Amino acid sequence: MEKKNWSVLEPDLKLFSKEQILGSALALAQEEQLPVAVWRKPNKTEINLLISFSEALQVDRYELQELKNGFAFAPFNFNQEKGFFINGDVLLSFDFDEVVIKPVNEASANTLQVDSFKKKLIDRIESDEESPLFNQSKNLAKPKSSDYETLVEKCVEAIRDGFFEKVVPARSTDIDLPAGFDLIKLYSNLCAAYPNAFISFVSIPELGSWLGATPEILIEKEFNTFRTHALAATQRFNPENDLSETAWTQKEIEEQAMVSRYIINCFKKIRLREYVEKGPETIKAGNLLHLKTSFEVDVVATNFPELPTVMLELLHPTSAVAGMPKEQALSFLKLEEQLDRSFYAGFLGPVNIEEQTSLYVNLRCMELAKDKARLFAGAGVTAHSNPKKEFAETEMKFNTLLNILNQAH
Ligand SMILES: C=C(O[C@@H]1C=C(C(=O)O)C=C[C@H]1O)C(=O)O
Repeated sequence: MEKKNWSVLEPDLKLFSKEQILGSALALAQEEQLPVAVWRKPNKTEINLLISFSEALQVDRYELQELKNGFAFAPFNFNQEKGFFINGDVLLSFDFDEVVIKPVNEASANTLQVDSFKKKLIDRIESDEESPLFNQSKNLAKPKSSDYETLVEKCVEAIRDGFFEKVVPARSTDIDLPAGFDLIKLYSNLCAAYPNAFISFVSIPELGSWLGATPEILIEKEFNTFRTHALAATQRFNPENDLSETAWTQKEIEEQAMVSRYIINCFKKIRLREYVEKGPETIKAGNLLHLKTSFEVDVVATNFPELPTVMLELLHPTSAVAGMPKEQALSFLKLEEQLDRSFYAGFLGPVNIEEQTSLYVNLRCMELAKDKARLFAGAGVTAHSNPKKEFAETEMKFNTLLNILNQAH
């Protein structure tokens, strides 16, 4: 068989804009009820769109070394609920004016399938038909009502009573999508506004559609390097202040230190001593600042190829989204939070794509439904939390998407 050079520019697609191609690929996936994921990694310009020609798989575990090339999408309650895996068939990548369409796995490529998809896509773009880019028939489940500040007060009481050290209560808010809502425009604006976030759109027919701009990596494996971060503590970014001179309160320092401690405890459990720790340092995520410590391990030098799979199981959900100790915080949330987190604070990302796996915590995200969207946000509560401040923090987190959404129509 003649080997195709997939990296050449697609001549048939040169006539169209990136937005037209992205929009038509999503419309096509929607019409044919195919699972699809779009992502742009932090500090990269390339946008990727992965389509599967079969239903998304439902999984209890992500065996990262064994999974094919695809995209993982797991709920917050991954221990009780199934995760999804979109087995990738076709990958479209967009980088500046270059568009490449290729099989996700070049070695076992079904060239006919890719060519037929490309043909359909070109027909779809040329037909210039308007059609929905995500499932519009889905309605949002009725939200449970709860008062966030009262919840935070309960959290503080439970901490003072010694039940746990930290807990991360969350809440949701429903909004009407603006008239003329344009998903592709919103996606591009998010990419432009948040260069160091992971910008994602995932649509799985039986599940729904989610959009997000998360600052938080859960685990990453790039060639031989395994990476994870402890991200926590939040304050508003002030352009007049130098990032390196940001002051943090004792409460914020402790809150982030607990996340780091949690990661180190996971390493201890598996007797891994050879890791490199850097930080904490202040990082900017959109309109917010957080504290971040990063951890790196060489999986070859430590002879630990299954480390990403093992750490994924130990880490999720981290104390940045659940609390510490984890089990106590989780049982409290189950009882008191009155929120179906669904895929919020779950994890998502490409698996084994070009020898890299990058799973992010699904934060600063929303579920899209017919004319509406549900946004989610939480805040880390410790013994020194102030309910009004934690409420304001969740509002600031909603604004990561809302500020851009209000421009994109
Ligand atoms: C829980 C969220 O964010 C997490 C909690 C943070 C905090 O408590 O300060 C900061 C960053 C994230 O790790 C969210 O965005 O909903």
